[in-house]
Amino acid sequence: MCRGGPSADAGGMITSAPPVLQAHSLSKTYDSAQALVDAGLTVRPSESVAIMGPSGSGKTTLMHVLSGILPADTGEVQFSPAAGQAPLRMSTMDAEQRARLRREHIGFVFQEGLLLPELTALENVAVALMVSGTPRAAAEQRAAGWLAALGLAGFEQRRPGQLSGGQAQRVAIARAQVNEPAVVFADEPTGALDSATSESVLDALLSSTVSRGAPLVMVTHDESVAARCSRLIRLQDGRVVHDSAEVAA
Ligand SMILES: Nc1ncnc2c1ncn2[C@@H]1O[C@H](COP(=O)(O)OP(=O)(O)OP(=O)(O)O)[C@@H](O)[C@H]1O
Repeated sequence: MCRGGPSADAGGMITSAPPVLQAHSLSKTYDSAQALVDAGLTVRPSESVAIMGPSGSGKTTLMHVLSGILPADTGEVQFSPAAGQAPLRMSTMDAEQRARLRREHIGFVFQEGLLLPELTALENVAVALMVSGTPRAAAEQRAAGWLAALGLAGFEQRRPGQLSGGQAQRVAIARAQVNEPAVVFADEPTGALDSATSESVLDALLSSTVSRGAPLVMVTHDESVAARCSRLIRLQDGRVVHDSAEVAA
């Protein structure tokens, strides 16, 4: 189901809460490739936004610019880590400030979980808190809570090589959520999984993000994955050519 307009909160209530992300006039050129052209997007709490488009249309670049991995050439991304706080303008931040912002307020899930192979599932999740200064014992306690919430109680001491693809991706989701980031970005999070596993991993990703009020912004090539999101954005040649929220407004 694609719902447009104001986002629905965890209880399905319609809200017009202030945006978490507000981006406008974004452009990005690599050498001669124009990856983004005057792109913009506003993302509100509890939305799940699917970004689709042909290969090379700029999906990954848009996600990287929205999350501060890459600076835009022009335009602005305003990010509100907490309700009521003045938005931060990414164009005013240097690479180190953007990296800190990502560490503290943004979660990522990639197609391949990118877990550290020598660490246990518990350590892989806890490390996301420890890099921001949380002591190990407290970090591991919270990590264990997130693993249990994602159906992985009993798997804490396994290393990634001892987990199935779906279990490893749940660990990656727990790692992305453990510091309760203001927004979660996912790049083809189920792209490497079979369809049944993909469905349950997607359930876990959607419920663990949207139920705590954070938006999920997800790049996908899969229409059935996009159909589970509350909103669909389509890119073509670096431009946003369709936004289901605008169509519905
Ligand atoms: N690091 C880079 N250096 C040069 N060109 C790049 C770089 N990254 C992306 N591009 C180019 O920018 C354009 C957009 O790429 P991007 O990866 O954002 O598209 P995409 O929609 O995510 O593609 P795909 O679905 O294939 O992953 C493409 O023309 C691509 O070749």
